Amino acid sequence: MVRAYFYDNIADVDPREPHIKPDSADIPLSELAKLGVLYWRHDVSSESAYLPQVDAICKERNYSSRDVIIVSPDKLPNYEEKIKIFFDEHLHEDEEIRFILEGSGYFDVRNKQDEWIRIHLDAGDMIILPAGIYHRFVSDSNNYIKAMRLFKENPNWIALSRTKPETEQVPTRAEYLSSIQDAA
Ligand SMILES: CSCCC(=O)/C(O)=C/O
Ligand SMILES: [Fe+2]
Repeated sequence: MVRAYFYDNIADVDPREPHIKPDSADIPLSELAKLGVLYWRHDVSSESAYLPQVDAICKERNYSSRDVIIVSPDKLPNYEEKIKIFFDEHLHEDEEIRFILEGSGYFDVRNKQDEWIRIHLDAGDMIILPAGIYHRFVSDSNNYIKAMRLFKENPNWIALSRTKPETEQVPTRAEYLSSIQDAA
């Protein structure tokens, strides 16, 4: 079940640990929605339980293809290289949809104050990170997550690292900031 909270920013602790900021309340889904982060929960007990809902979301948002990724040391080719890319703070020019089929892990997103919000997802959770939001992904201490990824016909979801100054200049970033500006 999803849980969102402020990240404690303690650098010398493994990022796969929970990193819950002490004395801070959990963050409701309504606050995530103000950042453009959308969430659904589906029944993953069988394909027939969730596929109609996934199909409906694909139709509504023009997603034409999908695949499944397993992030675990023994299943993901080039594991070390990939997890570094996932955990490097980045944005995409398309939204990122992930539907967790098995296991669990953390998506961290930046809020308006540029603080990290950590979102813990497990099987049944589906999330959309809007185009232009800075984020990163890391497994939790179980080191296993299986997720469905949904794509538009010509997806543009190259990870643009925040460490590169030009990333801040992509039009998608300005569009994203403007889209969340009025959300109280
Ligand atoms: C559990 S999906 C792996 C992370 C990922 O696909 C991504 O793009 C993170 O930003
Ligand atoms: Fe990403």
